Amino acid sequence: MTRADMTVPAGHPIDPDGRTVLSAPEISRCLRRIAHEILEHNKGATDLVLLGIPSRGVELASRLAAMIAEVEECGPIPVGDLDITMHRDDLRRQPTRAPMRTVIPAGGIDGKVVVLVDDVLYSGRTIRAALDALADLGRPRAVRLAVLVDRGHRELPIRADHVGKNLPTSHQEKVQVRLAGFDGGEDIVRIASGATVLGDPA
Ligand SMILES: O=P(O)(O)OC[C@H]1O[C@H](OP(=O)(O)OP(=O)(O)O)[C@H](O)[C@@H]1O
Ligand SMILES: O=c1cc[nH]c(=O)[nH]1
Repeated sequence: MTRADMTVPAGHPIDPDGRTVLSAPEISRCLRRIAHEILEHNKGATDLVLLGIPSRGVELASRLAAMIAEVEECGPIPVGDLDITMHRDDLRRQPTRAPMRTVIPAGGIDGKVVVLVDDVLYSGRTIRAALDALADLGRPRAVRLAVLVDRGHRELPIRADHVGKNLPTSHQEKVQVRLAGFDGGEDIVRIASGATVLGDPA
């Protein structure tokens, strides 16, 4: 039987090139597992603050916060955005990027358990910048990291506490995360470096 012959359930687009890493339903399942892991590790939702790293980490943090509140049957989990632009170590090498917004929940981050949320973990330099940005804002009791995809190739001693999918990749590839409400479609694909997959994945 070829891939094209297979019956594909609704929500699982046929992927003749085998590039799809996670479909939309699989992304949801990964996030739900991460929400449970965060709760288990933190022994509940007390003192949790989720901070998404723009761009797509913001959407993921907000989804995780909603899932944690639903699972724990508690009030809203504080969630915010952490812009890292001015803390990047490649500011002089990269084309200029406009800073995005940083939004810290009303209760602040002092003494809290901050979970940084991003879509892809690669060199680790974004997370290093995030830790730098965080230090300007307060002193959390602990900082943890949740990512949807860990594609390896770390250049710094940084690891994620919660990972949706560990994906061994080559440097020549790029992992592209698309989130509904942000990109139109929703999936994660691996593509040749420099290429961009446009449009709805379905
Ligand atoms: O571990 P690293 O090597 O730092 O790579 C991971 C970062 O790269 C991507 O962000 P990008 O800078 O492409 O911006 P985007 O989130 O706006 O796509 C991704 O969203 C991560 O934040
Ligand atoms: O493959 C990669 C590397 C960094 N950031 C991404 O979003 N994808």
